[in-house]
Amino acid sequence: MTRCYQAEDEVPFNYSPLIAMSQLKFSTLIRFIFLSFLSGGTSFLFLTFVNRVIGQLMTQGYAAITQTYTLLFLLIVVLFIWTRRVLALAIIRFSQALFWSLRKDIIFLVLKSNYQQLSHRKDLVHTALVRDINMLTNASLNIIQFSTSIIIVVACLVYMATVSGPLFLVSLLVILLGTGLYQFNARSNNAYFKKARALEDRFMFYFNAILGGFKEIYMDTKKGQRIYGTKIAHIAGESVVNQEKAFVGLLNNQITGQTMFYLLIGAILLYCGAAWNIAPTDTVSFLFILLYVLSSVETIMVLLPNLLQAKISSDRIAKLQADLLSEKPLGELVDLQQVLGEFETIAVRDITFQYANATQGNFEIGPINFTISRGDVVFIYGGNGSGKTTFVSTLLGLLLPATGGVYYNDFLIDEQHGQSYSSLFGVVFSDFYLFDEFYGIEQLDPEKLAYYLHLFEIDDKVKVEDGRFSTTHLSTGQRKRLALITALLEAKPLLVLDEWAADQDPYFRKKFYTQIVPELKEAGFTIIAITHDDKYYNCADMRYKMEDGKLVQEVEPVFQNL
Ligand SMILES: Nc1ncnc2c1ncn2[C@@H]1O[C@H](COP(=O)(O)OP(=O)(O)OP(=O)(O)O)[C@@H](O)[C@H]1O
Repeated sequence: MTRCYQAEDEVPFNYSPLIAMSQLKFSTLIRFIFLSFLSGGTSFLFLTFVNRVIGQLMTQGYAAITQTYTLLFLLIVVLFIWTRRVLALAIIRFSQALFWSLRKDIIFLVLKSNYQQLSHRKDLVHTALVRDINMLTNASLNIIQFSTSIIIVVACLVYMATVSGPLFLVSLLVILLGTGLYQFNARSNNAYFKKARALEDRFMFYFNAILGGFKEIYMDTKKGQRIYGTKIAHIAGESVVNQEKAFVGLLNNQITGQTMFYLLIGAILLYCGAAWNIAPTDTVSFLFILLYVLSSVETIMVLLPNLLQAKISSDRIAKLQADLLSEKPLGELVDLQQVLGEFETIAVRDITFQYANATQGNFEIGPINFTISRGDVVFIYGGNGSGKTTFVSTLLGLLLPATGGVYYNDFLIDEQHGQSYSSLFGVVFSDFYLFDEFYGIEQLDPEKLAYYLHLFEIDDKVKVEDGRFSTTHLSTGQRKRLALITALLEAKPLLVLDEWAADQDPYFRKKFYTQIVPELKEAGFTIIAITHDDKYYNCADMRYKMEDGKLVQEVEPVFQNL
């Protein structure tokens, strides 16, 4: 039924995101430049071929078309098919590599960032994973088409210069004017696209609230309607207006560009040729290439909005990456008990902590002094909002104190050892997450597991199959029992429980305080428990009361009938 669980196919967690990204960029860049030239060159070859044949037809008639032209034509078609295939394959591989590389980057950085860094960036991470990466990947599919079009435009311009100098100069003037206008207008469009991205963040925030609070919304549909009516609908309205402005701006740009082109074509066809005495064959050749340029410019115009949005997404991802990296990196994980000796004491000295959140009244705790020794059972109690969880979070290393320090066996824990220190604790938070597998355990002890499942009276409900719980669809109290069993199997020297017994029935609550806690103490666990169960306060070796951010040791023994 149960078996030793080993992570057999585990990939080492040493993926270095920024190096991987730069390698990806560099190796593909050279290849893409080459492919873009090849692809643009093939299209240009086709254009000059057709132009040459038209020229011959106009001067010599159909007799000019020889077998060499047919062979040349077939060669160009084969070259076209080959370059397109190579190009398509390269794009697909690149975009998929980019997509997964970015996803892995972000997950890696999330796993590497500290709690405080991540806790207020969850929505940003979500939007980056759901929207920005897709935006960037889709744009990467277009990038070669985009660069190929640019190469065609440049090659055509050179060709046009050889056909007719004056016509080329006029065209160049119009193209430069059009590009200038486009750049000028693009700035305001860019601002609209940036705003669209910020609106998307807000949308994601409320969307997550709807999913997270769906039960509450189901119970009272007015809640959902209000979120819809006062938040989602407003964001949608603002977004529609904003996107409309952005896309109308782009459309205006496109229409202006196309109109300028049409005016140029009309001027060349109806006026310039005759006025400047240009041979009709040259005018036709010139216009033919110009029309080709127009189609490439249109491709560029169509792709540009996607690329602009992708640029914003790319900036967002880069900022998120930088934000998650910027704060002090977590040190290497080491076994602190090997480095600083077996756990004897943990002491916090003069620590203070303040939430940097003006809207919440800047709640602060401290200065707090607290010591726990091996084998102690410590209870912390106090009113709601008095700061118990905040204090325990600083003790665990989740929140970094503003002043003071945490000492392990009298060694001050510095940032380098922060994560190694945190991993000394097995924790069941009040808002715990129950993983369906034992991710923190390399070798699962089946006997211990069976024993704990029985001790916590849950062996008739849950089995462990292939290293995972047969189900996690249980009551809250039962799920908490499994979370505690997981923490116990991790065999950390310290156990921290935040209102663990709050969801247990009276019978099991009594069993927990009077049988399980002493047994765990006997087994060598050091326990810190936040509790409101005053009936069982005397089950602790020491009690502390938290009051308005100040921790006071309770010296009077508590006598209660159990
Ligand atoms: N993420 C946060 N950002 C800003 N302020 C916070 C945050 N979490 C908690 N607080 C503030 O800290 C105070 C203490 O919260 P804490 O969770 O430590 O209380 P507690 O004693 O554990 O309460 P309870 O018994 O209800 O669990 C709260 O009143 C709240 O104002």
